[in-house]
This record gives sequence, C-alpha cells and structure tokens, in this order.
Amino acid sequence: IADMPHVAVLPGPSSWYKDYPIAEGARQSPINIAPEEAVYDHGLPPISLHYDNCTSTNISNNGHSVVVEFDDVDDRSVIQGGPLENAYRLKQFHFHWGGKGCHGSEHTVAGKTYTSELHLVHWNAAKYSSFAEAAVAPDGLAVLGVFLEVRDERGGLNKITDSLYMVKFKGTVTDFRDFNPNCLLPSSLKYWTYPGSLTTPPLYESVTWIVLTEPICVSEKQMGKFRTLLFNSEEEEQRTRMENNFRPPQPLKGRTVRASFK
Ligand SMILES: CC[C@H](C)CCC(=O)Nc1ccc(S(N)(=O)=O)cc1
Ligand SMILES: [Zn+2]
Repeated sequence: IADMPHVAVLPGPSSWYKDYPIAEGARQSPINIAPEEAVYDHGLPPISLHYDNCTSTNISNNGHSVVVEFDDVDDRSVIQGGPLENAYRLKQFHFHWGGKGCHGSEHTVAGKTYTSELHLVHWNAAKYSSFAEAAVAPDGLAVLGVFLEVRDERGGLNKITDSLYMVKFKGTVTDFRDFNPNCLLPSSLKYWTYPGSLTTPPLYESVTWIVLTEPICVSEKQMGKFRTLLFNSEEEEQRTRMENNFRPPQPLKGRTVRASFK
C-alpha cells in the first residue's frame, strides 16, 4: 500500500461505465462520422438558428470545460428545422479541445480529428418544462456541433479567449453579456444528424446531434489561451492544465447518420 500512487487520478472516459452503465448504451456520443455511409435524406429541411436577441449571462469554468450560459426563460435564442419537431432553446455552449496539435474534437470525420469542437446545447421547451427534465428525455436535447480548425485567427472567438483569464480555476464565473454565437458559425449550415447522448457523465441518451460539416478557423494563439485554463479550483494545490477534455468516438450500434446534402 505504501508505494500506492498518492496522485489523484482523474477518472477518464474508459472508466465512466462503472458509475454510468449507460456509457455502454445503444446511442452514445461522440461517433466517427463516415460521410460515404451517411444517408442523404431529401426530406430533411435546413436548420434555422435564431440567435439575434441572444441573452448570454455568464462564462464559467466547471472543471470540465469553459461554458457560456444563456437566459432560457423564453424562445429568444432557438434552433429549429432539420430533424427537430419544434424549436429548441439555447441553454449554453462550451468547447472540447486537445493538447498541442490537431486532436481535440469529439466527433471525427472519416477518422479525421479537429483541434477543437464547439457544442451549442439546446432543450425542447415545447415539450418539457425545464432543461433538467428535457435532459433525461429521448427527444429532450439538441446539440449543434461545430469543428474548429487551426489556421488563421477567428475574430468572433476573441471575446471568449480574452475572458478566459477570469475563469482560470474550476468554480470561477464572470459576467458575459450580449455574446451572439452567430459569430462562431461557418458559412455553410450543411450538417449530419444522428441520435446520441451527452458526451460527459451523466451521458444521458437524450441528444439529437446536428454536426456541421464546415469547420471554422481559429489561430494556435487562440487555442493556447484555452489551455491556460485549469481543471482544479484555486484551493487545490494541484495545477492541472485543462486540455484533452474530449471523449473518443463510441460504437455506432446500428444507428444511421443522415446527411442534409447529397
Ligand atoms: C440535468 C443536468 C445535466 C444533465 C448536467 C449538466 C449538463 O448540461 N451536462 C452536459 C451538457 C452537454 C454535454 S455535450 N458535451 O454537449 O454532450 C455534456 C454534458
Ligand atoms: Zn460538449
């Protein structure tokens, strides 16, 4: 026992099944998207995003990622169309990223990883009365995934990366108003869609995933600022850089990925 490592090991994705058996469920996320196997569905309408009167409130470090939250008391910021039966209300967005280099996204495309992936999380306020209630329903959530690729700088991201120093530690939060996520979207809204789950515990199988095919470009300098965030709170003596906060692709288990395009 004496030589047991006393370093607290962060339980990674491979051990989540012990506390969350759903980790081995039939509709887990992320997945590898194989474009040739995606089924073009001409009945799929385009998705429409209404983020103009968006109502961001704060930006925080929750120990897993950096999260921008929105006031979701009404339908000012919604996603609709595509595979969705009705409007889903924007609740928050956050990112997943790697260490230096080109891995870091959760979904992969024909095995290709991107440096990061943005998730805009929405809930079905037409059918459910709260995010928590929607989060456990099979049609409760819709997450829009956007790939980030390192090339030249993306202006819209600067408002976020310039605020990251204020939420360096887990449990820190600061005001973050009037941020419109439109500035983080690519020009094309072509997408793949499939039934999946939250990619971190509790891994609920309640997410209709809508993954955009076109990445946005960010600079290495901007990505470097994400990596100055820490997994730990200010009180903990350990200082672990927040990086590689992505779950690897999970088995498709017979699911069909549909494409909004030929
Ligand atoms: C009811 C409580 C709620 C389940 C817990 C808080 C929450 O929102 N979790 C969450 C949200 C999005 C993703 S992802 N990465 O977009 O799949 C992963 C986890
Ligand atoms: Zn996510």
